[in-house]
Amino acid sequence: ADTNNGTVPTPLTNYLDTQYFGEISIGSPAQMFNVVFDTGSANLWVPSQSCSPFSTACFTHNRYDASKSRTYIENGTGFSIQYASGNVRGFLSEDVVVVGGIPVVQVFAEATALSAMPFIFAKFDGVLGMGYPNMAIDGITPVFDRIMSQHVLKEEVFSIYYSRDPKRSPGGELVLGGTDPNYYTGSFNYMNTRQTGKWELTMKGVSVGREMMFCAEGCTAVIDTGSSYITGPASSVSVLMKTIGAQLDESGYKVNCDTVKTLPSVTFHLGGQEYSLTQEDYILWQSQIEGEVCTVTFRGLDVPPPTGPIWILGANFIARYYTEFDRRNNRIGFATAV
Ligand SMILES: CC(C)(C)OC(=O)N[C@@H]1CNC[C@H](C(=O)N(Cc2cccc(Cl)c2Cl)C2CC2)C1
Repeated sequence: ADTNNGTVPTPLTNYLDTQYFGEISIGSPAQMFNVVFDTGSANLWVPSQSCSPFSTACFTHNRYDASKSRTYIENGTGFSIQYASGNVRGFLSEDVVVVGGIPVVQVFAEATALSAMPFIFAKFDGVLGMGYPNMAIDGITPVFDRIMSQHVLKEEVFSIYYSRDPKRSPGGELVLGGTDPNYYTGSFNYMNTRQTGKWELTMKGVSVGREMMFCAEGCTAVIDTGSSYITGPASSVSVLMKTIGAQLDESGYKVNCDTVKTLPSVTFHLGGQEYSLTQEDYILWQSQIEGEVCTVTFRGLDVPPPTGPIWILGANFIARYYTEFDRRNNRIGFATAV
């Protein structure tokens, strides 16, 4: 597809407001994969045809078959990612990857072992990291950097829209090279990234209702399109949960659904602006067999210094605030999503 005026939209699927993924192809003829466009990482990996049949998570997803691609280039270097929630192991290969109609020759990882947790819950096949090159494992040039060096984009930016309503189509949209005015209103507020090389900002505080409760001395906020929720230091999140009367059970914090409408807003103070999430934005309301279950989409996560302590603003934040990631100016822009 020709890049209309240098911007390229890719529709995303919204799975239960917790996983947003879009389609790419690898190889010739094209082998299709659903990937999360993840600003919290910088590598591309997909399950491999040669993954062990015992790896259930691999088996239940689309797998790349090098022997079926005439543009495959062998590499074979080892690859492994240790996530907080699981791990991926495999080897590197090279082939033509097409994102939003733009082809790049890309080094990526074929996953031969995917930990059952959490990947058996993944509706997507793999991950396409949209982070900076210095985050890339094995020093591989990331996909977006390869696209930028083709000079086909109007601007060296990409933007993400995540829908809040699973019934709404598309479930989201990635735009390479610009933004999509159909999905935001008003103007963008921009902030420079805290340090070049990571999609993270300096946050000035987190308030609950009208009370500044956390990060008053300043802290780091990572804008992570690959995380479902918002995470903060475990101690802060547990105080926040106590404040809103949430109980922690094995699958996260829950509140009584009929208290939802009384819950306070949670506000993130970024770059002189206040980004509030109402209970609509941070409560996942599910009708289950045992009745209505209301999950609070915050999680405690302690990231050790020097990286931490950090707050990670994930999908539920991005669904409210349309986000532009600007590689040219090393800044992030937010506008109110519609
Ligand atoms: C240090 C380094 C390894 C680079 O850190 C990262 O890569 N950090 C990644 C940062 N972004 C979120 C990534 C993540 O948690 N998942 C798992 C996941 C997320 C939501 C829902 C599901 Cl089902 C799953 Cl499996 C990948 C899918 C993106 C980890």
